[in-house]
Amino acid sequence: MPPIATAHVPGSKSVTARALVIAALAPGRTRLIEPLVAADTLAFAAAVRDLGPDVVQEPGVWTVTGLPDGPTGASAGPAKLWCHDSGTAARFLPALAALGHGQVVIDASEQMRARPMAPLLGALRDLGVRVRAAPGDRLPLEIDADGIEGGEVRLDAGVSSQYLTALCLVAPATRRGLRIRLSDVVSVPYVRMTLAMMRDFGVESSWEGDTVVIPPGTYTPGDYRVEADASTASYFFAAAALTGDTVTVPGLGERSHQGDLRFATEVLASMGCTVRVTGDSTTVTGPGQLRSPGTVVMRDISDTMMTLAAIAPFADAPVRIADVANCRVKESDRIDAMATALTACGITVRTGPDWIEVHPGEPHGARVATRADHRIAMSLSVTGLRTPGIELDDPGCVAKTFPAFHEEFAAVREAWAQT
Ligand SMILES: O=C(O)C1=C[C@@H](OP(=O)(O)O)[C@@H](O)[C@H](O)C1
Ligand SMILES: C=C(OP(=O)(O)O)C(=O)O
Repeated sequence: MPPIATAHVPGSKSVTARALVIAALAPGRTRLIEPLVAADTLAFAAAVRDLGPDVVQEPGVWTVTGLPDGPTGASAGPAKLWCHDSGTAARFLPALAALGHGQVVIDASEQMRARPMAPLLGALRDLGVRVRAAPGDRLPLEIDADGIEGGEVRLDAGVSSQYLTALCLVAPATRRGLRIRLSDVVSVPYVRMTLAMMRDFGVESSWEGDTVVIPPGTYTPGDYRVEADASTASYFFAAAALTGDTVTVPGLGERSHQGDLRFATEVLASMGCTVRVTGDSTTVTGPGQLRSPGTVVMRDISDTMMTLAAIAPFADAPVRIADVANCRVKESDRIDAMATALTACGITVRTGPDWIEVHPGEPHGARVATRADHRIAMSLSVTGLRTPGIELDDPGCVAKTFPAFHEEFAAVREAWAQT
């Protein structure tokens, strides 16, 4: 029996963010059970509160009281919203703010100010929303909110699905609903998550071909349990894959809305791991020797590109990760960040505009640059399991989505050592 550890992974960032927007628009009280408490979602919750809805944060439960005058009453007033480093906040909040009335200023960290917003702002303008933004249509921005009439709008979500999710979440609260015509879209499972969560709160939609249709409607408030974060879980699953041990993540099971669970069920399984998903948990056991999966197309699950790159040196042949162009415009240029860090550890890495190829090798220790990107830090921590001397320049950047990451990672290692 291989050593077994349980990893306590916090709530999904993406589910928490969507639930906050939905709850803000649902007339009445919504309780989010086990939401993610981390820099991104704390900033998000504070911004929602700044727009009017009440958000009370207690351990394990956030209670949101939606706007009493219903979904069209997101009364903004002169408000200043701060998104910190969060793409979900920076993309979802302009749409939410536009439903209200009055002036709203939205800003974020330097890192987030550098990330693209233009397709979303263009779509909002096409819908009649008055938005002024910094050069290049970046943050900070200013909205003169006066509700959204709705109707048909075109959108290019080829750089980020978050633009599409933003429009979908607010669509029921527009006067005519939205018919969104897509020219491109990435990270499709995140859009499926959005529509599934909208259905969980009583709003139906349709997505056929290039067109998403959402009629006007009202979200039903209620209690909502936030599942464990599948992207965060990927570091613990990858750790088991490297050590040959077993890890179970509770709160992440077969009813998950998160596409990133496919990192375990498809990618790690194809590398020789044993993966078991039950009603409410996922368990991964690593093999003796990791097999290369060859080329993996990660367009749908690109937040786990770095997790795969981090364990790729230990596979039995090169690993090529394809169709991940938008990884270059996230918290960092993630293709370059992983290539630079692994190269510093003596691994051969090749890259292209939308791909990265990692060759087998025995990495050596080095001080590596996280580029203030939580996922680079967490991924390289996994490499460090088999590589003494990997030192992160900024271990604290994990606070974006998992402030206690290093403690939990150490606890899992300890559990394995003791069994
Ligand atoms: O909608 C969401 O919650 C997210 C969508 C994805 O972004 P892109 O659509 O920009 O790839 C993902 O990378 C991000 O961490 C969360
Ligand atoms: C890209 C990410 O986050 P966001 O876009 O929400 O900042 C992430 O968490 O990897």
